[in-house]
Amino acid sequence: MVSERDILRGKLNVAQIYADPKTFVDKPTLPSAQQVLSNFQNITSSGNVTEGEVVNFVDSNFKGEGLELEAITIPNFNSNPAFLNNITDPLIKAWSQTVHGFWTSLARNTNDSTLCGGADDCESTLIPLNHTFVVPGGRFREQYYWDSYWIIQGLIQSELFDLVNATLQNFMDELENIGFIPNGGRIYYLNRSQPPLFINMLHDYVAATNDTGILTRALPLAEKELEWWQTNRSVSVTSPYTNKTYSLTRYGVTNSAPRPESYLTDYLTANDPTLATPLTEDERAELYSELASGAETGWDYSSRYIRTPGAGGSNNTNVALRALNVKGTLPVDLNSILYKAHVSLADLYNQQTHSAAASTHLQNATTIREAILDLFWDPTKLAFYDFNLTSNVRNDFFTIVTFFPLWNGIIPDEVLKLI
Ligand SMILES: OC[C@H]1O[C@H](O[C@H]2O[C@H](CO)[C@@H](O)[C@H](O)[C@H]2O)[C@H](O)[C@@H](O)[C@@H]1O
Repeated sequence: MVSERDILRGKLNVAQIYADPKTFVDKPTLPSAQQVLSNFQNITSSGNVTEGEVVNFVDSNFKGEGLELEAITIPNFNSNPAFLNNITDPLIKAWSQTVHGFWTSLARNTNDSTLCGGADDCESTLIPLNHTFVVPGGRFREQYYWDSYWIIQGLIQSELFDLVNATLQNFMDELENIGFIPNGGRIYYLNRSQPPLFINMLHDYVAATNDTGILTRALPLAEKELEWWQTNRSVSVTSPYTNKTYSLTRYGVTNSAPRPESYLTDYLTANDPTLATPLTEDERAELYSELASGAETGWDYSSRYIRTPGAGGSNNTNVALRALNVKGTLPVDLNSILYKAHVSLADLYNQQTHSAAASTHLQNATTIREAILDLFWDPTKLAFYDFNLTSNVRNDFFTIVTFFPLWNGIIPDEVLKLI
């Protein structure tokens, strides 16, 4: 059902007041949402609205984007962590020092005093977080799931262990309160997650700090994370190569509308007036689901998920996007990440002398490893490829994902022989 809010968002996006559709959805309302809707009706009821009236309406009914988050000073920031002393090349050292300094402009706290609250209050898309976090920056004002993995690799090198802990605490709060880790810290991301790297972040943090105290809270939540992926994203597949049946994981989001933060781009992909064949309503809904699933992969968007890569050329990428097949693809990277998650979790359980739980996870890892080698590994081309559930064969699109199993410790015999 299309709500009044959807109509308002749609009309304001079509008016293109902001170049980036994310700007508008990141603005909290000034009065209550109900009041905003009624103010909108007042200016649109005559049927004729000028651009100036729309701009005035937005200015007087919405606050600035991003104001609920505040930049913070990182306590005891060490501008010369040990890793810098190991770099001998002066150019690389200067570059690394500069990159290390970026943390000071990317750390954020939720500004509690600006949050919307009770009845008749303003409304916001922000998911408030209790602990400090690091943002990707620019239009990405909030905490993101898989970006945090790469961020944590850097924070560990920079010896900013409290920030790593705080990031993990935020994810644990989300697992506890929401049931999974959403794509990012906005309510419009609540229909999807991102590459499930929480357990690997946790493992890296414990390895770097030996703070095993975190595990009392983290281990049950790590189980919850894996259960979410198993319940919501796993599929059963029988290998055309060995006839064995496995449970593997793919990205797949239930969604039938444009992504609010990319409203106009998604709408135009589905309704492109320059394309000869209009989509039916069901096809549009399915495309919106594929677009959101593509965002869940973290690779929004890559030819590896497109049935006819390159179709439409670079002049009109809508043709290729309409051929997205994310839900029909078993991704090498996702399943390699989950393999490593089981191995890492087993290691953490072993450190806590929970050997039964450790061996369950090692068993799960062994099963995923077998499936990865069966379905994704091409022994003649010596490379890993995604598996296409629609055509029931391995894809032949070579990308960097070929390295994911290797990075995560799955080395095929043919490669071992070459070493
Ligand atoms: O750096 C944050 C993320 O940025 C890209 O994706 C995000 O933007 C999309 C459009 O606004 C949104 O729909 C998606 O859900 C967001 O995650 C990037 O592709 C991601 O890899 C990255 O995590």
